[in-house]
Amino acid sequence: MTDERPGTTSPPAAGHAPVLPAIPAETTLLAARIRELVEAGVHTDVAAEDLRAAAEHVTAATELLRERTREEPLLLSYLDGNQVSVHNPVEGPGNPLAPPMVGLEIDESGATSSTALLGAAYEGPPGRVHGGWVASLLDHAVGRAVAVAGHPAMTVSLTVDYRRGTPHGVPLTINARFTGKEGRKVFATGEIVADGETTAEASAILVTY
Ligand SMILES: CCCCCCCCCCCCCC(=O)SCCNC(=O)CCNC(=O)[C@H](O)C(C)(C)COP(=O)(O)OP(=O)(O)OC[C@H]1O[C@@H](n2cnc3c(N)ncnc32)[C@H](O)[C@@H]1OP(=O)(O)O
Repeated sequence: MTDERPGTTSPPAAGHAPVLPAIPAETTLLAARIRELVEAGVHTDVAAEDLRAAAEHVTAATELLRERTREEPLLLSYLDGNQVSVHNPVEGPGNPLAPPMVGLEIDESGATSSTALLGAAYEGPPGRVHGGWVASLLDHAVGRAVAVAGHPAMTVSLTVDYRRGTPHGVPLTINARFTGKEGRKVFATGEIVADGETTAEASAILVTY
C-alpha cells in the first residue's frame, strides 16, 4: 500500500510498509510513558524491594503487549504534514527509543530543521548527550534533508565534528541541508544547536537506491 501526498517525503523501503492516515494516540501515549519509565529508571534511588515490584509491573505490561504482534515493526503515517516512520528509532513517535526528533520545518531553500529533547537516559559524558546519539540525530537529519530534496539515499559516510558537549534536558535544534549530487552520490551537511550554540557539525555522503 502506498500513500503519497504532495510535499511529503518518502522513506526508504516505504513501498510495502502499511501507511496509517494518522498515528494512533495510544501508540504515542504508550511510547511517551515508556520514555518516562526509562528516565525514572535511570534516576531512581528507591529500595531494592521497590525496584523488584516495579520490574514485575513492567513484566506484566510486556506480556500484555505480546498478546498480539505484527510481523514487521515499520508503520508509516503523518506528523506535521510529513510522512514519518512511526517506529523509527530517531523520529518515531511510537518508538520509546526515539527522543523523538519532531517538528520538521523546511525553508524556501529546502533546508530542514527539527527539534529533540534528550533526557538523562541519553547521557554519555556527565551532563552531555552520548556521542553516538549526537551522530544518530545528525545521520537522520541528513537522510531527511536529501529525501526532502528528492534524492532519498542511504548514508555511506558520516563525519561528525563534536564542537562542544551537547547538553541533555535542553531542546536541541537539528538542521540539515542537501548540498549536491554526483552520480548516485548525494552530499549533505547538518548541525545541532543548543542554547544558541552549535555543538556538533556533520558532513555526509549518501548513495541513492
Ligand atoms: C518514513 C518517513 C520518510 C522519511 C524519509 C527520510 C528520513 C529517513 C532518514 C533516515 C536516515 C537513516 C540513515 C541511515 O541509517 S542509513 C543506514 C546506514 N547506512 C547503510 O546501512 C548503508 C550501507 N551501505 C550499503 O548498503 C551500500 O554501500 C549501498 C547500497 C548504499 C551502496 O552500495 P552499491 O553497491 O549500490 O554502490 P557502490 O558501492 O558502487 O557506491 C556507489 C558510489 O558511492 C561511493 N561510495 C560508497 N561508499 C562510500 C564511502 N564510504 N565514502 C565515499 N564514497 C562512497 C562509491 O565510490 C560509488 O561512487 P562512484 O564510483 O559511483 O563515484
